[in-house]
Amino acid sequence: MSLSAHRPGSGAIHSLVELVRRTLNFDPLVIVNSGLIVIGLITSLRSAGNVLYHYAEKTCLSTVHVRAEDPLYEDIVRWMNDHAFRRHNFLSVLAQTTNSSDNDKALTRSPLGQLESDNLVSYREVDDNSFIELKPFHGSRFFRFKRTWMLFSHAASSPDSSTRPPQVDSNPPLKLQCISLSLSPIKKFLEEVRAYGRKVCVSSITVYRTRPDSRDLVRWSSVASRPSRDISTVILDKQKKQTILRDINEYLHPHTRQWYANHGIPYRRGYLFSGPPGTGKTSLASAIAGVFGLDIYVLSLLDPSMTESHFIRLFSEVPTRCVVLLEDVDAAGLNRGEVRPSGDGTQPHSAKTPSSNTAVSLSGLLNAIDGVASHEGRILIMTTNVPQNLDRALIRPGRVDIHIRFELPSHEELRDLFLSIYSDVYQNAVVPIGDKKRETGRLHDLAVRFAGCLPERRFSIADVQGYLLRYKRQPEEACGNVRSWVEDMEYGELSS
Ligand SMILES: Nc1ncnc2c1ncn2[C@@H]1O[C@H](COP(=O)(O)OP(=O)(O)OP(=O)(O)O)[C@@H](O)[C@H]1O
Repeated sequence: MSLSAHRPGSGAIHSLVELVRRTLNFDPLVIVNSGLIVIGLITSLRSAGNVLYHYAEKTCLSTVHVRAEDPLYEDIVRWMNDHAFRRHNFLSVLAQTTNSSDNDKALTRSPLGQLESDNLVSYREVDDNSFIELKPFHGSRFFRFKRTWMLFSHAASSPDSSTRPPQVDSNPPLKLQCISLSLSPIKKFLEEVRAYGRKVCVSSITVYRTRPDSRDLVRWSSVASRPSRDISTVILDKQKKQTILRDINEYLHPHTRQWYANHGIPYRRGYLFSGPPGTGKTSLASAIAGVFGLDIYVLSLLDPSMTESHFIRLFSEVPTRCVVLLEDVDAAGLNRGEVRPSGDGTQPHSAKTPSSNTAVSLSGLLNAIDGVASHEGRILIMTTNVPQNLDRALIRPGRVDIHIRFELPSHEELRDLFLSIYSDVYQNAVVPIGDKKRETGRLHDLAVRFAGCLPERRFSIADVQGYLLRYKRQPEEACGNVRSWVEDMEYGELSS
């Protein structure tokens, strides 16, 4: 019995090889063998390259990693797109639809902008005008910065990135490398990148919110970079506005930081904005961020994915200078009833009660605000609709230094709102200067009449703004119909 194995199909291969040899007059095995040698060579060169790269990385390559949630990340991507990637021709890129505000400006200049609001317009064509950006997204690129060659690497987040597109929602970290025994070339590069980012975004603020990443870890993520809100558009008693602006201005001054250090006081400042919904608490926080050129980090205790340890970590991750907006602190269930004084009576503890809809306890919140991990230099703004429900420990000086009470608007504030909404109605009209003055005077009279038709301290600014938005360009109609709106609102309240 023969022991030689006879593999099925080997006879067919043999006959095929014979056929090719006879008809084409050359041996196909030579090509197959050469191909195998080339593949082997490439594989060994690649693994030799990898070994060399890892060796160089340990000995003479300086490397910096930047996490996706760090503000530097956006700055680097922006800089790379505007400088290093401009001259390259990439074949694999990320396509991104950008709805820039410039586009909207262009729209108002176009014939569409002239149309009366009664005409119906299909926006399919208009949307097509939003421009498409093609951005290099992942991969490694060499670029030159001040005579130093650097390597920018941006891995795709999915493991088999060759077959699946990169997951844009969970950006992996960036890596910057250069041949140097010190980190200073990359440091200089990062400084340049940050300065560039500041120059480009001088009149806009970036809003960061929390978002769970692919591993369910809650992280900061920039949700919008938008033009900052002009503080003059926030309607609030002049004195209150001045008080908070002056206080923050003084706090941010470098001398003040030194003063705090000299006196051994933690360099922190907290503000509480309280008042009914829709009275401008969030609007003022975002306008303050704009005035002082700070980014804004918004935290909500009601975020279902927020745990106490996430909350404390997120607090410690904000940059030194920024506005941290902690919204609706009352809704966290952190009221007096839930607080148990500790043994020494100094540090209160709160238990999570069944009514509490957050995983963050009062002691966790206090810990985040002024624990060792909490950054000095940031501005904390807490907002609440029911300040009387807040625990004393949360609002004691050092945690809340200034309390701004927002109220439902007075006649004067309603008049200011009307003027602010219609300020540009006559400005764009082509009329002689004398007529313009007359129109402005008329607008002022209308504003006074409008405010007089509304009861004081009855509706929120958000309510009244909602009504005025029905008449964006018709101040007369807004004024004429306001009484019936008030009746509807009051009747609605009575019947509900
Ligand atoms: N004082 C105000 N000045 C200018 N606009 C205001 C003011 N109050 C409210 N608005 C407008 O009403 C809307 C809601 O305002 P905002 O979110 O600032 O209110 P809020 O007090 O933070 O409300 P909430 O307590 O519900 O969070 C926004 O569109 C804002 O422009």
